Formats: sequence, structure tokens, C-alpha cells
Amino acid sequence: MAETPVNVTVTGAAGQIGYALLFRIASGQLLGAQTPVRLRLLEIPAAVRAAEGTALELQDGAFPLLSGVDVFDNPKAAFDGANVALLVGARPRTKGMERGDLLEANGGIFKPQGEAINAGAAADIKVLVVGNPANTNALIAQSHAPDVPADRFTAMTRLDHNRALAQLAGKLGVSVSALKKVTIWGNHSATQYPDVSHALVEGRSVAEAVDRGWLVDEFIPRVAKRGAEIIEVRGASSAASAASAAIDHVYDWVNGTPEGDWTSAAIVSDGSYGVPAGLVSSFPVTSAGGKWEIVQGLEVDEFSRGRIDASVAELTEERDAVQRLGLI
Ligand SMILES: NC(=O)c1ccc[n+]([C@@H]2O[C@H](COP(=O)([O-])OP(=O)(O)OC[C@H]3O[C@@H](n4cnc5c(N)ncnc54)[C@H](O)[C@@H]3O)[C@@H](O)[C@H]2O)c1
Ligand SMILES: O=C(O)C[C@H](O)C(=O)O
Repeated sequence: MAETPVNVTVTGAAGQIGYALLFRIASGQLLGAQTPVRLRLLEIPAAVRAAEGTALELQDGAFPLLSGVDVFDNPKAAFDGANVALLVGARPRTKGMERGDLLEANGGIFKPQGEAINAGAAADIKVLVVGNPANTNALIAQSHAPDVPADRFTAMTRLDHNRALAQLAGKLGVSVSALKKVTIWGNHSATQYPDVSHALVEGRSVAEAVDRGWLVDEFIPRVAKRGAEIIEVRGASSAASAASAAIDHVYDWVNGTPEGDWTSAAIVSDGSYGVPAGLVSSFPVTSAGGKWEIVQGLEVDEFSRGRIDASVAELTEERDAVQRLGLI
């Protein structure tokens, strides 16, 4: 077992996703069964007591890999020495709130968190933003951390990726492990593009194994609007599945993706596939040596081009809105 615990900061620790996430981190599923962790929980003052309650439960779990839990209401302290940061806490949209209000409220959270990461996180910091609007919140945090390499800031589209795998597996009557090379492009929103153009099922083309009508009229909207479907059916937004996807994202980032496959993550664009450099957009990605790489050289047909461009246009609007608000 590694000697020095890895510091993992989790914001929104007293929330739904936090509750589903923390015990999995403590059990070793985020970083691997050989890596001890120290949890640093950040909450707003009103929820610190609840986070302290969760910390007591974490203690009661007697996890061999958990070397300690600290609770903070101050971002500077919470991110001090952080090696991994999971930015889950965000301001949800409430009745009567316009999109601009939501972006502004979240700017008030992700700007100081980016500054705190810049000021005190460890040199190897890796950041995953889960709180919505995740891509643009990641952009805000990243733009306030000029001393941290931009590729350390990511946003979560792994839940969308997992949803796509599950829908395809159900349709094809196979295990999710039979599927490879599925991609989510763009924003974690209803404009995202779940793309099976290059996907394989047991080595055969998925696009040839399912009919196009199902792909366009059922699969794509089902995956893209799954978040809303969960809210409608469950009465609250996805929590355990979101926590599970966050675990998958960080595990693969740290430990690498399997040979012959890729996954999806929203990372800072380098201009690949016509996505303007600097936007935090979802791409097909592999990971090796603790770095995400965009899968290059994929053919993008006209249908895919239109869908990618539509989601990227939304990301560009969000970026322009936060720029106008002075948040980046
Ligand atoms: N990217 C994805 O795939 C995905 C999936 C599901 C949910 N989400 C988003 O994740 C976020 C969290 O969801 P949830 O169900 O856990 O919400 P929740 O309301 O149960 O919990 C959010 C927690 O964040 C805390 N918080 C708010 N501002 C904070 C701040 N400045 N610092 C630290 N903590 C703060 C709140 O006190 C609360 O405890 C939401 O924005 C949700 O929309 C994203
Ligand atoms: O919280 C939401 O709006 C939905 C969430 O992002 C999800 O995809 O489940």
C-alpha cells in the first residue's frame, strides 16, 4: 500500500451525490485498492453540521484505506494540498431563475473555488466538476487558476456515456462490456450528442446492428434527456448513478483507460474536431499516465457534424454569457 494518503476534496459533501460518493471513495473505488485517502469535505456553513454527520458515518465504516476526514466551510482551507477535487456542490436552478441568473450564482461558487485551487492545491491536482452547468462551471474555475495546467480541469459527461452504454446494451441484448468506442460530444445538457458512428458491439458496427430510426428518434433523445427523465420519475436528480460516473471518470484518469476502447469526458478543447480552443467540451478520450488525450482522426459525417456544432454553439453561448458577467 502507498504510504502517503491522497487528499481528495469533495464539495457539496452533504448533498445527495456527496452521500453516494464519499463511501465509495473511502472504500478505495476512486483511486484503487492500494491507495489510502484523506477526505476534505467542503460545505456551505448551513450544511457543515450535516457534513460532520457524514464524517462520523465514514469513521463508523472502518475503511482500512481512509486515513481521515476533515470538514470545512472555507474553500482555501478545503483545497489546501488537494490532489483530487470533486466539485459537486452547485446552485440549483430555482423557480423564476433565468439561465443568466444560474450562471451568475454558480460563478459565485466556482470563481473562489478556482482561486483556492490555484492558491493551495498540490502540484498534481486533478479536478472534476459535477455541479451543473458542469462544463461552464469547469471553465469558470479553470480561468481562475492560471498557475494550474488547464488540462487538469474536467467536467463530467461520464454519466451520459454510461447511460448510452446501458441503452445500447438493452437494445442489443448484450452486456455493457460487449460495447466499445461510444462517444458523448459537447455539453452535459440536452444538446449533447451521443454518437455511435464508431461504436462496436462484440467487434461489429453498432450503427449496422441497430436501425437508424431507433438511433435518431429514440436513442439520442433518451440519453440526452435522461437527466430530466430521472428527475421526473425519481422526484430528484440522479445521485447514485452520478456518483458512480464520477468514480469511473477519476479512476480512469488516474489508472488509464483499457486498450482498444475510449470513454467520454469534458476537457479543455485544443481545437480538435472544430471545437473552439478553450471551451470545456466532451470528446472521445483515452487516458494514460494521468493525462486525457482526445482520440484523433475520427471521421465525422454530416449528421454528426450538425449535432456536434449545435452542442458546441450552446457551450459558446454559455461562455459568452459568463464573459459578459465578468466571471471569466
Ligand atoms: N454532470 C452530471 O452528470 C450531473 C449529474 C447529476 C447531478 N449533477 C449536478 O450535481 C450537483 C449536485 O447534485 P446533488 O443532487 O448532490 O445536489 P444537492 O442539492 O443534494 O447537494 C448539493 C450540495 O452542495 C452544497 N453547496 C452549495 N454551494 C456550495 C459551495 N459553495 N461550496 C460547497 N458546497 C456547496 C449544498 O449545501 C448541498 O449540500 C447539481 O448541480 C446537479 O445538477 C450533475
Ligand atoms: O441535475 C440535473 O439537471 C440532471 C443531471 O445533470 C443528470 O444528468 O442527471
